[in-house]
Amino acid sequence: MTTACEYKPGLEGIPAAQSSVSYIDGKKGILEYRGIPIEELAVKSTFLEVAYLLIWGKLPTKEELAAFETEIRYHRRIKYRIRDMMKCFPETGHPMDALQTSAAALGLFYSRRALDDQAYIRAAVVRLLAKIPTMVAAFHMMRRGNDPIQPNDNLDYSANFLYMLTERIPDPQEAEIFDRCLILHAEHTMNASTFSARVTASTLTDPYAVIASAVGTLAGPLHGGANEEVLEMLEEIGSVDNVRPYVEKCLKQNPKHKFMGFGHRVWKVKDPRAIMLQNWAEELFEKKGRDEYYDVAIKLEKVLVEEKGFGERGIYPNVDYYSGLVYRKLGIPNDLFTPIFGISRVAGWLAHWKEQLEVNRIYRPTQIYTGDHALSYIPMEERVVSLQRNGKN
Ligand SMILES: CC(=O)SCCNC(=O)CCNC(=O)[C@H](O)C(C)(C)COP(=O)(O)OP(=O)(O)OC[C@H]1O[C@@H](n2cnc3c(N)ncnc32)[C@H](O)[C@@H]1OP(=O)(O)O
Ligand SMILES: O=C([O-])CC(=O)C(=O)O
Repeated sequence: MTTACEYKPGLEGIPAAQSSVSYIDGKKGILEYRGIPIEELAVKSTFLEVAYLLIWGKLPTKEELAAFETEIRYHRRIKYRIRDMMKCFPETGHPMDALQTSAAALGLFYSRRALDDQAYIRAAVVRLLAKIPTMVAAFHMMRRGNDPIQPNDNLDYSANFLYMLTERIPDPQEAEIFDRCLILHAEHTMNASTFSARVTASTLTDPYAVIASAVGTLAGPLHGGANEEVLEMLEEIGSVDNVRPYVEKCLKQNPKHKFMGFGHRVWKVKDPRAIMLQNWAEELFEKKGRDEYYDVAIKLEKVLVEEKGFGERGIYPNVDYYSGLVYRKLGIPNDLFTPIFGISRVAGWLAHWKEQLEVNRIYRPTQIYTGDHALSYIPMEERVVSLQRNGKN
């Protein structure tokens, strides 16, 4: 049955699920995972502990966490056939496309769709969290003509990922800051990729398809892909002196120009994650030297928020604005920023996958039809462009 209802572009303000995974108050600057403020988790927890919290809904005991970490360590390696498949990917392809393809390919090896079997669910969670970082690093090495670096069993989750990417054991500060970045990106209520994951999950397909759908959604520049575009924008601006001329040029060409890394459907104050990322960038700069684009980013924020009135309109830096500046200091190339976001958000997607299965009903919204009715079929020889729509004149 169809009923008259108001159409909200982008489903703004429409609840798409009941969820206890995370909570945001976009005016007060609050983000909580399972009720715990993100600021606390970022400094007291680890990414794998947070993944456990999100997916199983409670903080693990010491033994539970140790068992989870061991399982993940054990499953980090990827099958030779997946590596061989990835070797055939074009080296110029974007790592997000490589990630989406390889995440989907895991389903070729592990899919059973035993969605009522808790052991299957746990195995899928472990495999996805364990193998996705390995696949991101492997593609990066292979596109440069090198063999992938095997996971190092002596290293924790984040240190191991940085090692597989750079062939260098990171110092503890680097590994810790990277791990905190993963915590910040792990979950964010009903964002586009999580919605995509839940829609896909609701068909009762396998978890690898769920994650592949979500990766594809995250890749777009309006979502996770913005972190890479921010760096491109800062590089294009080039210097602090060019910030104002750049802003003026963009707004003259298009008064509604979208500056990457600014604005958010939910945050109407500066995203608390952007504040933390900015602090951690500064922490890294103290030891490793300042990034030339950091000052450009600060000036751009000031010009847009204070001088161009973005602040009054609730348009502030989002999570994607400062993350790339942290990753650059860790020696990570721009086009891996979004795959790294994906490595982290897998935790949130899996939590929503599990939650969706617990209360599942297939997603099948409606639409407001705006087309024609009962048109006659026009034979090919009678068609001209102007006749195609109504078939009458
Ligand atoms: C992990 C993440 O996904 S975080 C978001 C990452 N994406 C980006 O950084 C891309 C840039 N930002 C954007 O495109 C948007 O702010 C989005 C996609 C994040 C949110 O989009 P929506 O909630 O649909 O907001 P919408 O695009 O309608 O913007 C509302 C108003 O703010 C303005 N606005 C929003 N973002 C920006 C921006 N980055 N630069 C300039 N103006 C902006 C819009 O022009 C619009 O103005 P109007 O009311 O005068 O028409
Ligand atoms: O919530 C959103 O719309 C975007 C998102 O995933 C985030 O900010 O982390």
